[in-house]
Amino acid sequence: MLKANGVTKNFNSHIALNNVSLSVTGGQIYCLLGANGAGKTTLINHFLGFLKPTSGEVLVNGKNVMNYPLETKRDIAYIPENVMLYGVLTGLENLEYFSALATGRKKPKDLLMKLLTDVGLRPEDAVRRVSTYSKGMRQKVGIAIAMAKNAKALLLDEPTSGLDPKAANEFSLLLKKAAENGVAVFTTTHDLFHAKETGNRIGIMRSGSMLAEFSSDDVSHTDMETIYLKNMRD
Ligand SMILES: Nc1ncnc2c1ncn2[C@@H]1O[C@H](COP(=O)(O)OP(=O)(O)OP(=O)(O)O)[C@@H](O)[C@H]1O
Repeated sequence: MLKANGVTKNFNSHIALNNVSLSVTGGQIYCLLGANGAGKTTLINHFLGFLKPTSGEVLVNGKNVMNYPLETKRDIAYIPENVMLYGVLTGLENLEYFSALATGRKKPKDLLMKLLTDVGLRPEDAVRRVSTYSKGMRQKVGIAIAMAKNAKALLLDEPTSGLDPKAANEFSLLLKKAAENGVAVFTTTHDLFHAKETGNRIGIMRSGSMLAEFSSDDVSHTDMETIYLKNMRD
């Protein structure tokens, strides 16, 4: 569903991505780990079509993002660290607005309310102004927007940073639920524990290069920490 084939991205003389390849199939959760400046957001921006690779190609559902910008955008949903919503609108109104924007069609309110409760928002919270929401609640609305759009792939940039452990755990469960429904999930994180708990596939990136890739079932938490620290060492 999501594929990067030998992607290199140079910003003038700076190599932000160096021949990066990875793939995420429907039903899989891929967690990309890496220190600040590793190139994680740059890679996401390629999937979103915001950046053109210097070389290599980025595919969404088999289509090159550069050649099929509209079709590929239709298949994906992006959830940044801070989900941007209208604070003066309720969660339900935000979902109504953004899902109509994404699909060109207004969905019935009861269906939208069900989507919000499915992602764990209480009905009484769904009709409150978003300006009163916690970060975790805003992210739940972000996931509901992705579900309303019927996105085949979810891209998330450090979604659990700043969430308390309970909210982070709830969020992981939501990602797992999306994957169970066949969605390809690609998320960046600094949190080794979250990556091991949530992902099926884990990648470690440093200075634009993919240093290690493995299945989370093949490693313990301690192994993960060892592999990560070994790859982060100078
Ligand atoms: N538009 C740009 N112009 C020049 N350099 C850039 C640009 N975007 C990113 N970079 C550089 O590319 C490198 C990778 O940045 P990126 O934001 O992808 O890292 P990251 O892994 O997401 O880091 P963080 O964990 O801090 O979010 C950094 O050195 C950054 O300064």
